[in-house]
This record gives sequence, structure tokens and C-alpha cells, in this order.
Amino acid sequence: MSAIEATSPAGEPLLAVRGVQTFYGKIQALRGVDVDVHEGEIVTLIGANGAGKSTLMMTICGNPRASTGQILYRGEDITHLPTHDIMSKSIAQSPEGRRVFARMTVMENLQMGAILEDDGYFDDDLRKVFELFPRLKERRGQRGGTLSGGEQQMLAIGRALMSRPKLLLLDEPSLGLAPLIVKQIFEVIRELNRNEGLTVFLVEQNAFHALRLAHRGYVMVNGAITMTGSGRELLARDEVRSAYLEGGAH
Ligand SMILES: Nc1ncnc2c1ncn2[C@@H]1O[C@H](COP(=O)(O)OP(=O)(O)OP(=O)(O)O)[C@@H](O)[C@H]1O
Repeated sequence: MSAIEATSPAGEPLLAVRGVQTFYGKIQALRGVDVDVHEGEIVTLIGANGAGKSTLMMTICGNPRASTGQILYRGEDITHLPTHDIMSKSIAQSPEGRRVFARMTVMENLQMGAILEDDGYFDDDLRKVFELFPRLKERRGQRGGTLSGGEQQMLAIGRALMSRPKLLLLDEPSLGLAPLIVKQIFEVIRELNRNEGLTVFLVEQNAFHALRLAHRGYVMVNGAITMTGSGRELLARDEVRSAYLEGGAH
């Protein structure tokens, strides 16, 4: 791996991926991956189609399982915990393909994301999500499946936020969305990080936006990390520009 400079903050990371290998049957999707995400950071993982980005995201959530290596959250080894236990540790995920519940309303989708509706925080959390995404408030009685792609992405993120996470895992929030919507969604992520101190691990093919948003980034090729550095440094690298930015990737 080529580290441009030691940009990783000192101290114990919130999330640490150590030498993780993941297989689908005989196909090896991850080949010894190391990634650190520190509290308060936005860290992005970029790479081409099929590089293994989503696999890493899902491996962190315990499905599929890492066959080798370790995943630590706040220093605790979560590698072998059941997914529901991992997700109950203030980690929330917005998966690729923004899987909203199509037949449920916006409101019902958000209720599904909350830990408990009567824990005294629900109304406050809902108000925050509606402030971030006013479109969801307008459409709260509408079924998830009838929303536009951008609205579904907002709903997937809003639902993840309802569990009041410390760490938000986002898989390709920009996928298939118009540039203006991508800008809005990335702006909300920046705001959540700045104002609420939310830590974000963002998987993206849209390297331009992701690297501009992130404090640090990792580049994945064929299931291995090949480069890491600050978002700004990676954006300036010729290898990154020619592989992920030129040809209208942004
Ligand atoms: N369920 C599966 N069964 C078998 N192979 C899989 C499965 N899911 C992914 N793979 C393979 O694992 C590799 C990594 O895929 P992955 O989806 O993690 O990549 P990615 O970087 O997220 O790509 P994309 O940006 O297209 O989602 C690919 O070769 C893919 O074909």
C-alpha cells in the first residue's frame, strides 16, 4: 500500500479493520484489508466496480463473515458477533441500492429505524430527520416504493439516523442520482459530521464528491487497499485522477 503521508489520527480508532479476508465460496473478495476510522472523521473507500467495497461494508456488519482478520469497534472484537448485536452498538448502515420498505409509508420506514418508539427520543429524532430532509416530511404518508430515487436515498439515510448512531456506514449514496441531489445528500452528511460529530464511513464510486467530502480516503483494487491519504491528497494523485476521475466520473 502506498501511504502518501501518515494522515491517520493518533489514538484508538472507533472502527478498525485488521487484515480482513472475505470469501464468497471459493471467490476471494477481500484480500487482507486494513482500514481505520476515527471518531469524528468522514472516511471514504473508493474503487471501481467489483473492487470489494460493498463486501467490506457488509463484512463489518457480519454478513458475509470475515474468514481471517479482525474487526474492532471501540476496541471490542465484533468480528464474530451476530449482525443484530453489531447493529445495536450505535452502528447504522444505509446499504447499497437504498433498500427502503416499498409498501410502507415514509413514516413507517422511519419507525422501523428507531430502536424504540417510546424511549422518549423518537419525536426529537424524527424532527431532526425532517429538518435534514424536508422532502420526507412532505411525503411522510407516501409509500416508500413510490418515492423518487433521491427521496429513497434520503429515506434510507433518515432511517439509519433514527437509531441515533455514532458510526454511519453509507454504501454508494450517490448511485444513479442526479448531480444536484448528490450535492444535497453530501451536504447533509457534511452537516451531520460537523454539527453532530457523526462518524461516517462512506463507500463510493463517485470519487470526486467522496474525496472532497472525506477527511481521509482509501483506494481499493481487487479486494486490497492500494493507497490511502487525505481526501485532498488522493484527489491530487495522478493515479487516482486517471483511474477514477477522468472520463466524467464526476
Ligand atoms: N453474493 C456474492 N456471491 C459471489 N460473489 C460475489 C457476491 N457478491 C459480490 N461478489 C463478488 O465479490 C467481488 C466484490 O464485489 P463487491 O460488490 O463487494 O464490489 P464493489 O466494489 O462494491 O462493486 P460495486 O461498486 O459494483 O458495488 C466481485 O468480484 C463480485 O462479483
